Amino acid sequence: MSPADGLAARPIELKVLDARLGREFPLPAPATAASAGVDLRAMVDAPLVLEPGASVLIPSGIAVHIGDPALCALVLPRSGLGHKHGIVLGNLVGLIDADYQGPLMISCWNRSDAAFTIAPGERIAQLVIVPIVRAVFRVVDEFAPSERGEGGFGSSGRH
Ligand SMILES: O=c1ccn([C@H]2C[C@H](O)[C@@H](COP(=O)(O)OP(=O)(O)OP(=O)(O)O)O2)c(=O)[nH]1
Ligand SMILES: [Mg+2]
Repeated sequence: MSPADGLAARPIELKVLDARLGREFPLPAPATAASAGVDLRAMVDAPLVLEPGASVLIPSGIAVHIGDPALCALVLPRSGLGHKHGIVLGNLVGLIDADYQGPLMISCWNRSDAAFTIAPGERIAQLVIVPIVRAVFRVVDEFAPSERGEGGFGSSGRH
C-alpha cells in the first residue's frame, strides 16, 4: 500500500495555455504517490538569464480554477533550486485564490550572487493545494489568558 492510498483524489480544473505542455513537457503531476505538490515549469520561449538580485514573472503555461472556497493553492520554491542556486520566489510564497482563473504566474528571484539560466520547460517552483479556514473576526476588548500570552519574537530564548 502506498502512503497516498488513503487520499481521495480531488479533480481541479486546469487549462493548458502553452501547447508545449502535454507534448514536449509533461503536464503537472505528482512525482511520487505521496508528493505534496506538483512542479511548475517555466514556459519561456528561450533560455532566460536571471542576473543576481533580479526577479522576473514567468508564465507556468497553465491556469487552474480551484473553485472550492475551502481550498487555495500555494506556489513554493523547489528546495534544490532555492538552497543550491538561490532561485526562490519574488513574492516568497504565491497564494492562488480559489476564484482566480487567470494565468498562473511564477515570480522568480535570483537571491544569489551568480547569474542563473532558466531553460524553457524547466521545473522552477511547485504548487500545493491546501485547505483554508474562513475567519470571521469577532472584535473583543480582552482575550482569555493563554499559556504564551503576548510573548513572541524570540521571547523563549535561543537554546
Ligand atoms: O505567485 C503568484 C501569486 C498570485 N498569482 C495570482 C493568483 C492570485 O489569486 C492572484 C492575486 O494574488 P494576490 O492576492 O497575492 O496578489 P495581489 O497583489 O493582492 O493582487 P490582487 O489585487 O489581484 O488581489 O494572482 C499568481 O498567479 N502567482
Ligand atoms: Mg490580493
